[in-house]
Amino acid sequence: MLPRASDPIAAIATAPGRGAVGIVRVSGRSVQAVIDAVCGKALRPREATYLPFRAADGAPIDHGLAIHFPAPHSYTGEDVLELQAHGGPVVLQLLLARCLEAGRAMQLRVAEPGEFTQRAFLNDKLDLAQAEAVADLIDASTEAAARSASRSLAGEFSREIGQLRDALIHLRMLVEATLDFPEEEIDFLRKADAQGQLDRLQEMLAAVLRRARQGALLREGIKVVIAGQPNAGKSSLLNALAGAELAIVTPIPGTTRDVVSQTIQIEGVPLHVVDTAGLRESDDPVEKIGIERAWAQIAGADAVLFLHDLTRAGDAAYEDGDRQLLQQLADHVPEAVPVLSVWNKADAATASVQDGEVRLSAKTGDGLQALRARLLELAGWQAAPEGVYIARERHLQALRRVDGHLMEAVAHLHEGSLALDLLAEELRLAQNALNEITGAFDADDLLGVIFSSFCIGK
Ligand SMILES: Nc1nc2c(c(=O)[nH]1)N(C=O)[C@@H](CNc1ccc(C(=O)N[C@@H](CCC(=O)O)C(=O)O)cc1)CN2
Ligand SMILES: Nc1nc2c(ncn2[C@@H]2O[C@H](COP(=O)(O)OP(=O)(O)OP(=O)(O)O)[C@@H](O)[C@H]2O)c(=O)[nH]1
Ligand SMILES: [Mg+2]
Repeated sequence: MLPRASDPIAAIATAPGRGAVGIVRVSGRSVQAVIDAVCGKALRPREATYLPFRAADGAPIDHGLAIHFPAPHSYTGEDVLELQAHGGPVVLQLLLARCLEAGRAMQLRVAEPGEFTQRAFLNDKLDLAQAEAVADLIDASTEAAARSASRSLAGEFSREIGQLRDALIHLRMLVEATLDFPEEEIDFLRKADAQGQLDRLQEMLAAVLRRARQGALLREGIKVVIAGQPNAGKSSLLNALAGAELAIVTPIPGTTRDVVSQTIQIEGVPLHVVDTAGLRESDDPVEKIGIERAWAQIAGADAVLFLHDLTRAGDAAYEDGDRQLLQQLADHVPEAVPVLSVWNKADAATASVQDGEVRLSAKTGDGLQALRARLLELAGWQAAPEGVYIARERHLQALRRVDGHLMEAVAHLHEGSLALDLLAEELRLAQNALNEITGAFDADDLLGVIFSSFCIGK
């Protein structure tokens, strides 16, 4: 549970550590007492004033800019005071402590993570999808992810959800009205083209779901695990994809023991690439642990790159090892997870590979571009011409539930008059699922989960 949403809160709003400027923010019903004590003079609304921030004994803690955002015209919708000081951790701690002291009479306390944004949500400055976009913008790991988070924050995702909701409400009103005139209901629905309205709703939903899926991909990325026999060049491939010498490469089979991972991006899609120990029977206790870890990584992969050494193609013992590994992989990898065969060391061999397999050289970089394209394809990325907005798994689940209810609704419509109340109920459930996305409902537990994952002071 989140703490009470009415007491005044304060926090350091800028990242921990040293910076040119650091900000302490206070939000509550009135921040006047803190202004009087710390700034020592009246502040003009929404105007930066340079002044000394005073300790209780009048000595300056720092000189900086103070801004008062009188309620409701602030980030949180409450009365907000912002103190922009020099960005040292000790200065900011002193300043925060001074604000808490000055606000003791009104029980000013340190904010929980996400609490400023939670208030913005509670005071209707942002809806839930926008509030989540604030965190996603801060956490974005690529430019494309940041741009799409910014679009969600500006309300583009919410607007499309709103359009779906409007169309749904229109249809619901029609169905509810029909329920009151049982004798003519079917005719009535036919004339109003209920079927056509449902079709259009499903089309709109499919388009939103497509874009949201792309957005979720930009947010989460996918985990790609490189696996294979020792010495195939797994570590070399990780290094080539990352463009840095991250993992140790030697001609000795069994070099890698620890899991080495790096997030790279392809067209803005984050890919978490994981290099693992070569898979083989081993008596070496250290290598055995490495191999166990490799299997654990493989089990959690979104895609597996099964790496082979092309210079050993045709070598019966080697190919036998690969065949056995492929079987083991099938036991560890869920069916939906793609396993892509990649043949490495193409610079040192002439053999060709089968359709659907990738031939490359980690050493020269030949074929890497084709691998990147295949990885994007495996991730399900479609370079979307229209603006993608950031979305979360939570949103996708809600949209899929809407889809399920609409499919039920179509079935009930075909069943005719007996099923009209069931049709009405499915439409109501579909609307509830949509409302969960923008937070037009009150489920405290869900809100707690969402806001508690924010950083402090946000
Ligand atoms: N210094 C500073 N920079 C910041 C923030 C902040 O809190 N402080 N923000 C915090 O995350 C973001 C900006 N978000 C903000 C959102 C709304 C308002 C605001 O004053 N809204 C009023 C007036 C709107 C208007 O004039 O159009 C309102 O909504 O009524 C301020 C900041 C990023 N940069
Ligand atoms: N000619 C050629 N040699 C390569 C290529 N990629 C890797 N090698 C060589 O193959 C050997 C093994 O490379 P690694 O990247 O350490 O192989 P690995 O699969 O990580 O090996 P383990 O960690 O032992 O499982 C090294 O001597 C590399 O220089 C390539 O594309 N071409
Ligand atoms: Mg290695």
